Amino acid sequence: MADIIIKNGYILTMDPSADNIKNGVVVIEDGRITDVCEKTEETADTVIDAQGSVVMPGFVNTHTHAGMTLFRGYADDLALSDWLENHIWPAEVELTGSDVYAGTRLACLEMIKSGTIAFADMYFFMDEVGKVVESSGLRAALSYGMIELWDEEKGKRELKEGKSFVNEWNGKADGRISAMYGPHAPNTCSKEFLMKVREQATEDNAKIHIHVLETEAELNQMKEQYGMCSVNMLDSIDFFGPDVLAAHCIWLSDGDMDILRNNNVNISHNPVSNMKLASGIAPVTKLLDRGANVCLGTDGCASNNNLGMFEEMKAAALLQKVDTMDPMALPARQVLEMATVNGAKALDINSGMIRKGYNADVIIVDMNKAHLNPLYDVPSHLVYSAGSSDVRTTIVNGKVLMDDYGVVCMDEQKVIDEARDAAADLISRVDAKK
Ligand SMILES: C[C@H]1O[C@@H](n2cnc3c(O)ncnc32)[C@H](O)[C@@H]1O
Ligand SMILES: [Zn+2]
Repeated sequence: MADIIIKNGYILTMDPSADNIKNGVVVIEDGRITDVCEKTEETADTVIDAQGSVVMPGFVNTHTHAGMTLFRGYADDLALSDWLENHIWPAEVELTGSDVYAGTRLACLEMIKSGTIAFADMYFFMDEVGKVVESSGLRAALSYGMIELWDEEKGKRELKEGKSFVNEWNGKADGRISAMYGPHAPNTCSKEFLMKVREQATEDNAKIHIHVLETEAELNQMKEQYGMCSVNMLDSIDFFGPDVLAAHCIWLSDGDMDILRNNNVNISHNPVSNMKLASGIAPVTKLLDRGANVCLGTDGCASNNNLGMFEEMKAAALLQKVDTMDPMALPARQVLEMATVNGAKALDINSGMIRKGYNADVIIVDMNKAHLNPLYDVPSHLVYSAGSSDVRTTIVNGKVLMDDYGVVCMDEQKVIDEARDAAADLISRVDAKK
């Protein structure tokens, strides 16, 4: 007997080797998809009727700072350097572990409700983040954000903290959690520090999550400091590889794109944050045309201001069209791949497709809504018309985390109340320091 059978749904497999099924069945056992077919004789403990819905792989949010939900709407409409240096960093000085715990719980709740099954996080108090991920049921690639600022002693402390997090958390929660090294960016960490991080990550067989060329200011700073851009500097120290997840990658030359592609670097595109902070437009279509693995991320809630991947997909598609002045650029199907298949590849998880043997990381999207009818093309609706609140059911590792709009893995109201209280307390401490 199987654990879960999902029947009567439109199965959007995202599997290049398998067709979608108009009225199909997905069978789940021991956390894995064991069958994807038109009909089954199998029985299961739980049978989900997905009539009028799309059954698809859940989203992979490849760049966020989950605990920053506490700063949602805190410092809007500012340029990145002003936003970060004069507002966010001074506020983050006041953060406690319990703040990050409350903020990350709120983030996980929001992600479960909006169909995200895995996320890559870079933040502080990462043990608290690990605990939240473990209890939430989600998957995550977590990294402690190391900001060295050319201070050798600080660098040693940061690397020690990053390493102890990797050693403690990599592979935890039955493999749902992987731990990465998180050097913040090439303009906040020295070349020498980044070399040490690269060496340590290789030694520990851990991946690396880093911001790269998010702003023109970073590009200029790097040129002044090293006579080359971030990508060339990182390449000169053999930093890149398929184990690197580089967020943003906006200010790239053609040569930089070749370097990223040739080194199989995973690129997390964050269009909403990039538009909000006016950081620029990443050359996504050029990267994809070169065969680079480009996935999608929301960035933190202080620069987005939510964690919804539907909105991110639509923004990605529209932004490339207007940037290239080509309405055919980044079509719906390709954006869906970025949000599912490519994200799973970046985090090295066996998810992102509805395929036999893959992780049972599945969402059910309710299409019986005014804004989703009539329905000619499923990818089109998912990218251009659907929203976070259309997700009915979220399943991760074969466990139902949200069942027909009801979150079952946490007390929704309690999570909201505790995050609101933590945020109010945090901001009053921040204000008292002003
Ligand atoms: C981990 C640190 O990273 C900071 N952060 C959040 N969003 C961004 C961004 O878009 N670019 C650079 N740094 C960012 C976060 O506040 C933490 O300090
Ligand atoms: Zn970021």
